[in-house]
Amino acid sequence: MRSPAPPVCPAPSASGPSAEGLARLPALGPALGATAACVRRLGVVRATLALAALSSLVSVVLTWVVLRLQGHEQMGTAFWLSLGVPLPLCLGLGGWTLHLVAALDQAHQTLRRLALHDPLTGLPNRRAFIHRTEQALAQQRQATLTHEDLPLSLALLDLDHFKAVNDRHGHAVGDAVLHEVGQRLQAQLQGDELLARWGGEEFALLMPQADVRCAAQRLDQLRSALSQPLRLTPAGGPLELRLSASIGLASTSADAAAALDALLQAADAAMYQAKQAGRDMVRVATPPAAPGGDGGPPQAPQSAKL
Ligand SMILES: Nc1nc2c(ncn2[C@@H]2O[C@H](COP(=O)(O)OP(=O)(O)OP(=O)(O)O)[C@@H](O)[C@H]2O)c(=O)[nH]1
Repeated sequence: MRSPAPPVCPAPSASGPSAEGLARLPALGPALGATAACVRRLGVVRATLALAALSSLVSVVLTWVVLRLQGHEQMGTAFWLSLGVPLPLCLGLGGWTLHLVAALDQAHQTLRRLALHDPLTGLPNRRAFIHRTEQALAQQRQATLTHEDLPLSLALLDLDHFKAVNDRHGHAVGDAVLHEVGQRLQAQLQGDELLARWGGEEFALLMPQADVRCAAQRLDQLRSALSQPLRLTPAGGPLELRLSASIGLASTSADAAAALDALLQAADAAMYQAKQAGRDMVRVATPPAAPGGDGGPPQAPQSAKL
């Protein structure tokens, strides 16, 4: 008997809520809001400064012309005052304002980076992941209106026996391993996919536009990348580690769009089942068959090993 043909998964496009998504984040609290508004005014500040400098220049030239017309060969105090006072004042104030706005802009960027990234791995953090996933789900709901099929998958990856790494080699090595794992998984990403550190030794992966079969294929690729020996050179001497992860996958389609909480719960429960079933595997949260034959939002209790 012939086995079914493998699914043909299109390469994920970068058209969805990708890196731009982070740039479109709303202000995180009043402080960020104030600085963001200030940065938005940067264009107005620049234009005002340019106008002020131009008008100062025009006034200097006009004064010079008037004095020449009045037959003053020597430029008097009035001219030098008109040249000497407004122009440096305007440029000084303008430079100071620009400096202030640039400092606020930098503070805003730093706050944003801290608010949205995990300091250990440099990956987006849980907050950034949730925001992007909400965007992707909103896009999916939008697609439903135009009867487009826009699947979406997300997975939770939990490293296996990570406590043993810490216990055997120390917390610093554990930190280095988490950083390396983040880099390794990140290097595997395609298109719109987003990897985040979910917390502890757990990572989250968003695969917009991937149905369950394509997402499972991608996860197998990630799992095999993770299984390659990981070489570190800590102070105690070179180290080679082999790692694996238990992965829970939850998918939703446009006609059965699920809420983010439901998806996360389903992925988490499927990941827990992967742990219980022996680790180093992907478990899929399968949607229960609805009475009408339609799939509903994913639920974890029934899961399938890939
Ligand atoms: N080095 C380091 N360790 C961390 C960090 N966050 C969590 N951990 C450790 O990750 C380990 C997780 O342990 P467990 O929850 O028992 O999980 P596990 O040992 O991976 O076992 P299973 O998940 O059941 O396979 C604990 O030892 C935590 O201290 C971190 O940022 N750095």
